[in-house]
Amino acid sequence: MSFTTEQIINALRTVNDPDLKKDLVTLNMIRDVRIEGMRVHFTVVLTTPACPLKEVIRQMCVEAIHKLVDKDLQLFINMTSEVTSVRDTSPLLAGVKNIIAVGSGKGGVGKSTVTSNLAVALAKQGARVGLIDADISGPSVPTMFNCEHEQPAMIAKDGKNLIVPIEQYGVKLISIGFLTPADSAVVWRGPMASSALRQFIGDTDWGDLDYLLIDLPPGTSDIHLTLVQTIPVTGAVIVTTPQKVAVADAKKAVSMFKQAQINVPILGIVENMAYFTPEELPDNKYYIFGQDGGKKLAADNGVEFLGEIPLVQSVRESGDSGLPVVMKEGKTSEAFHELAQAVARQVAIRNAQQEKTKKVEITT
Ligand SMILES: Nc1ncnc2c1ncn2[C@@H]1O[C@H](COP(=O)(O)OP(=O)(O)OP(=O)(O)O)[C@@H](O)[C@H]1O
Repeated sequence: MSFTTEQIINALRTVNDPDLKKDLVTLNMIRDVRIEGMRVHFTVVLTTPACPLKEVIRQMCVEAIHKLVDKDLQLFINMTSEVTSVRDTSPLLAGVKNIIAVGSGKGGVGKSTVTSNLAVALAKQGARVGLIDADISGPSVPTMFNCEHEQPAMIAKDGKNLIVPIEQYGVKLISIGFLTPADSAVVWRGPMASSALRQFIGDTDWGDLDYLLIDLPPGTSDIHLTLVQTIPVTGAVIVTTPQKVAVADAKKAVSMFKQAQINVPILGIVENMAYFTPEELPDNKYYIFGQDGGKKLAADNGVEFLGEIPLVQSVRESGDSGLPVVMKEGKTSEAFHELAQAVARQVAIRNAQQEKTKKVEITT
């Protein structure tokens, strides 16, 4: 008995990606189908680097083919991944698939800590990742990545001088901290800070990236406006603690991204310092900032809750020593890895289901 690739593809048309709610063939996730007698080879291209649904999807493919084609076929399924993108074809950041803004309402809620660990976790999961420290007046990325004394090189490309990002822990980084002395008290006027951000976006040699994360200053500022006017942002992640005042400010950040003129999709809310847990008693949880504030904010605004990160001494120590906690083993590291999977998943869902974001046009 002989089989055709058509039969295999038709069977796979009945398998829906559980997140993206469309079938694998329509989503262009099935490639290179090859049949040799009773042996069938094909590749499934998943849309996130460490897809938690990998095994579920593989099993669904096996079941569909065995049920609809022949139960005795031997299947050789190569599971790989390719991050999706709905960017326009603008020459700015042409090789960058997704731009993710990380914001918070209130300062000090751990936005830079979360962004740094998220970037490293995504890179460790196999993605190509960049990080712009857009907190121009309070850059913390150089410290958190232990590269305070690095100075980026310049490179000439297509007649333009570009800044070469510093690479650390698999992440390409740029920060104003690399360009000004660490202890200099530079007071950045709004327009100067905005022009620094434009340089980080337009005059830096980012190359090809799956995710470029932007660590924004807290609140809403010129920088936020500059970002959305310079480049279409794939989506925003909002960091908050469960505390009432932090949640109230995070709500404003959500509203800012959601407002009609800006219209950046919210990928979800992260609750940092969700509870305190002593390192030696990891099962003890103390809700010192209140409980579930971030979860409730997500539910009230109809957006995804991406996960909770505990308040742990080692997170602070790792940040200060420049080795993000996600570089180590343990429960907190796992929490950041789960967060990275959740963010990648929301990017894939957003790309499959929503229109591309438009750059905000300046109106006077
Ligand atoms: N989950 C956590 N557990 C322990 N300490 C944390 C945690 N998250 C952040 N911190 C610590 O809290 C402090 C503030 O964190 P961070 O600088 O990341 O906040 P931020 O919101 O980016 O601040 P800013 O408003 O200045 O931009 C840092 O000392 C950091 O190490």
